[in-house]
Amino acid sequence: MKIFSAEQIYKADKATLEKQDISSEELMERAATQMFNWMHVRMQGAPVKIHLFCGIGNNGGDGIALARHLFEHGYDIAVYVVKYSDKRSNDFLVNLERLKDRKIWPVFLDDKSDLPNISQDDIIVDAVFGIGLNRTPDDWVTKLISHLNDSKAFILAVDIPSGLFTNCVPENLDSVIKANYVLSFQVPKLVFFLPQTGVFVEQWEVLDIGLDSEFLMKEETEYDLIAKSEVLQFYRPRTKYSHKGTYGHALIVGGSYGKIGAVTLSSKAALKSGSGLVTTYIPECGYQILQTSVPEIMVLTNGKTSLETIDFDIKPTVVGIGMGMGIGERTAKALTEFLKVNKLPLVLDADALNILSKNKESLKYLPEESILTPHPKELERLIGKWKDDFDKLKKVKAFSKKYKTIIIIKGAHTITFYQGKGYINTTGNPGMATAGSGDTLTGVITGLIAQGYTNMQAAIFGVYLHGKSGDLALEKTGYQSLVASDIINGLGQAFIDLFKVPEQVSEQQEEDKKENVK
Ligand SMILES: NC(=O)C1=CN([C@@H]2O[C@H](COP(=O)(O)OP(=O)(O)OC[C@H]3O[C@@H](n4cnc5c(N)ncnc54)[C@H](OP(=O)(O)O)[C@@H]3O)[C@@H](O)[C@H]2O)[C@H](O)CC1
Ligand SMILES: [K+]
Repeated sequence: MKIFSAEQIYKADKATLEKQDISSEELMERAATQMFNWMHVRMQGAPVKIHLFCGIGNNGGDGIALARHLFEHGYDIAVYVVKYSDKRSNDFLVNLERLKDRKIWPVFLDDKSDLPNISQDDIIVDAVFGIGLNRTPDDWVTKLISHLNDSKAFILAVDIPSGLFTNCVPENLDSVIKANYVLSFQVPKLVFFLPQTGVFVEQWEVLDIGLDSEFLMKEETEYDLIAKSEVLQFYRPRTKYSHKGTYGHALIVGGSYGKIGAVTLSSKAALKSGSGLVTTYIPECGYQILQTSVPEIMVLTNGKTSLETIDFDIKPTVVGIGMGMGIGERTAKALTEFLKVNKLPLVLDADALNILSKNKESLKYLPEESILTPHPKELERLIGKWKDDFDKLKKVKAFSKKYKTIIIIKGAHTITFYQGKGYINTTGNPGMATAGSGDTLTGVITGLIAQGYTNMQAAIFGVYLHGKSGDLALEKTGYQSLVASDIINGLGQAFIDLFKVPEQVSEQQEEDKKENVK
């Protein structure tokens, strides 16, 4: 799914109005109807107080139009207009008149108004600001927003939590609504997926308001959201007359005394993600550990307790390197020397990245499209400190462009970055914040490249599979007990899950939905 910027959404609006020959007010009516249906299906007329806080722009207009639908279906509503500006959007005014025609009089709030009473059992609809927010809200609006957050009532945000910008991190986080649920029109917003701003979005869902499909399809975006349908197109089925040679040979390089587990996990993950052969290149101290714990894997050794040279006479398809490798002088030199002569595709993790951070001139030896999988600290060593999430994205983009590398920013929503574009993953969970989880990811990606996926496909698909496997494992382990081995063991189910059809909405449910619109 594409993630549009605010400018692109306004462009999509314009294209839709022209193409479908409808007015902007009709588009607003679609948005309000969709939100009403969403609420009505869940609330079934429940006598819960619904407080609708509406701004004076189109986000506010959406809220006012929703209030009308709720009123007409007998819901107990209170409508507030937050007068943060003297301006009024046209569609807001049209809908305000329609509400007044039905004898509903909103409470107008300004800097002198008392804060309204809200019980924690009530529902708040947040339609104060939408994607048009362009400056920090005034203090009194911030106070109102904090008051709504403190009420403990369930907050349903219209399009985007009020106070969140679409393209930067707010200066004052008290001015942002903490939404329990966001109903976002047509496309999710980038800020839903970044650590500093994503915390304001507990859950989100996209409502289809019928924006022009041709525009949506053609418009190029800076970010894409990656879910099952996006990765399915990469999947390479196995053919009957194939053999293990068809699926490549992954070489996993790393390990040092006390850190053989890291390479063991990567090697096993490469095997379990489908690499035909896997060889692990480790210091001697790891030989028995590897051979005993993963008998399917071949082992080459060098150095006693850490790698001293990286030099092999096998012909692997791809090399995954760095896990548990250490950053000792000899190992660092071995890596640099290896990079100077290497022509194979590379996945670099952990200490390989730490060594490169200290010798940035060696980055020039990386083949194009090498994959770097840093965790936040490793990323900081590579690109320097960042001011906030947007600054981080900017720096990653510049780094990836300069060195022509694919960078995987690991996090709750891992982002794979290449050629100025970010691919945001949707699988995974906090249980995966555990030792060895990253080593496993490197193994999965290396294993996918071995069997013929392009580096970009392997990066995006690998991140997805790794997260999915963690999600499936979670069902058995819970968050605390999920360990990296569970992620490896769940990989098979993650592949199988690709072909599970999502539950279909029954015809009756569809009928009920239509009935509710009437
Ligand atoms: N295609 C769609 O997704 C549709 C979305 N809809 C809804 O429309 C909003 C966006 O509406 P818009 O009117 O553009 O913007 P807002 O409602 O967010 O803001 C209104 C104006 O408020 C001013 N502003 C911005 N920041 C502040 C501030 N801190 N304090 C005071 N005022 C502020 C700004 O105007 P200025 O001229 O004063 O700069 C805003 O324009 C979208 O989110 C959806 O909810 C449509 O209903 C259907 C199509
Ligand atoms: K909002």
